[in-house]
Amino acid sequence: MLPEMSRSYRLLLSSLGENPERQGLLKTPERAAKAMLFFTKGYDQSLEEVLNDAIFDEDHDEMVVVKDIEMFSMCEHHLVPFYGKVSIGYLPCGKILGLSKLARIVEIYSRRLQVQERLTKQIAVAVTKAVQPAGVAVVVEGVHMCMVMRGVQKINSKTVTSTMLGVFRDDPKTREEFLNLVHTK
Ligand SMILES: Nc1nc2c(ncn2[C@@H]2O[C@H](COP(=O)(O)OP(=O)(O)OP(=O)(O)O)[C@@H](O)[C@H]2O)c(=O)[nH]1
Ligand SMILES: [Zn+2]
Repeated sequence: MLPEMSRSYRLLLSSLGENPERQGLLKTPERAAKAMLFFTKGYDQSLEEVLNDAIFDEDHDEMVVVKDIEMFSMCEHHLVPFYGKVSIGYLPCGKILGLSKLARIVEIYSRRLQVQERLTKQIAVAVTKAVQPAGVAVVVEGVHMCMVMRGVQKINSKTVTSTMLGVFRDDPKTREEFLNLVHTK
């Protein structure tokens, strides 16, 4: 993939009117291709391999929340970054997940071309698949460079999306508890 992508970036440099042969740009196509492959490395990861069996039987039926997980993704409409933070809560039902795996799930789905709504849902569905909890809640707060550096140029705008599944959808008290935990500093 790297050689083909490098050739594309070389063409892009020429299209910009740049000289891809000048010293500073000689290695840029390959560097840019490597960077793009890093930004989209989630395509090569599967939920199963990332979970690595870090699922434990545990009789814990209180909410688990990991909040403010940093996220960097790529807007599929403009191929520019959006970034922010993700908070995940779930109510275990006999099984708990290794804590780092919640952040790894964020990596799988953020490191690819995305829209924030789909990212939010995919994270929630993955946690459901992993531990079949009584419910999952995901809140994503994102800054979209396509709205900051170009387009409407609203530098302070933030986009908030959420997915609530199971008890978080059905029971307002559970949802409220999660949102309170997410919003306390
Ligand atoms: N729903 C959603 N929209 C997004 C996301 N990222 C970017 N967009 C929007 O995708 C839309 C694409 O709209 P178009 O009118 O086709 O493209 P555009 O002319 O570049 O739009 P502007 O950004 O308004 O200049 C824009 O409204 C973007 O704000 C996202 O994660 N979710
Ligand atoms: Zn965009």
